[in-house]
Amino acid sequence: MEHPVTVENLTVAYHQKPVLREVEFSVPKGKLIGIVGPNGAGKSTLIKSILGLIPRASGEVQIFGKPYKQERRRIGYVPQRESVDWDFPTSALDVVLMGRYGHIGWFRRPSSKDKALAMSALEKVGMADYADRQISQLSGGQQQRVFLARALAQDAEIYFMDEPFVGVDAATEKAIIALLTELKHQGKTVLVVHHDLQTVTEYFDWVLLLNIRLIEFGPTEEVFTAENLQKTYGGRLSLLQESGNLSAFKA
Ligand SMILES: Nc1ncnc2c1ncn2[C@@H]1O[C@H](COP(=O)(O)OP(=O)(O)OP(=O)(O)O)[C@@H](O)[C@H]1O
Repeated sequence: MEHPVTVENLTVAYHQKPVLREVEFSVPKGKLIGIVGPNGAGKSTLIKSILGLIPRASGEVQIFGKPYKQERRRIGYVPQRESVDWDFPTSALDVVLMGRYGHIGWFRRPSSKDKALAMSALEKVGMADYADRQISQLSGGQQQRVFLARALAQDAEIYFMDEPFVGVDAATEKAIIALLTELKHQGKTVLVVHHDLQTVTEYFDWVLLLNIRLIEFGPTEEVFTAENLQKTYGGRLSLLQESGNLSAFKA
């Protein structure tokens, strides 16, 4: 089987303190995968280290069996909303066009085809009317949609999304999950950092449970069990149960 992402023995440390330890997994193609674990489990760190945005203490990452640098164009990334400088003076359309630079090169002007692709991506996320608006003047949920449009315009084969549902309303969340499902049906592989345990079984085919170490990785119906959640969240699980975040979960 073809593996879009393979991670071997990955350890990442900040100031000598490991925040990911000996993580190993191999992602199957064409799945929608949830990355789940408590705050500070290393979920964002996992994505950033796969993308080479932060250094690894040890480990190997392969994209379709090759080093990341050779295959980076095949990857789309939607970062956490808080990590982006929204004051940067640029329009929504320009942000989406940045997704095309892997195809057109940084120093060439985007063609009318690139612009049409960018506009159609904005249309898909319901943001075509805001194409000329400065991104600083969009709401949080609208900004999130523009970033999603950028990833769509990139036409990647693997997508990493860091909490795409934070700060969006219920209708937008459903629209985003419908888009991600469409990408999956096109044979693309989508990995999503996700916090709402109630929707995990509904949204994701596979789940990666993480708490510094990889707890489990596999099909949701096999992996998303009470026992594995206990291993992942430890004492915090009872808090989640009390808050109702696990009410939909069948043990
Ligand atoms: N730039 C940094 N410098 C030092 N420590 C960091 C840095 N970024 C993250 N950390 C630490 O690394 C650990 C993992 O952080 P990370 O953001 O990957 O967790 P997460 O699972 O994505 O958390 P959350 O669910 O809260 O977003 C945390 O303990 C965090 O405090």
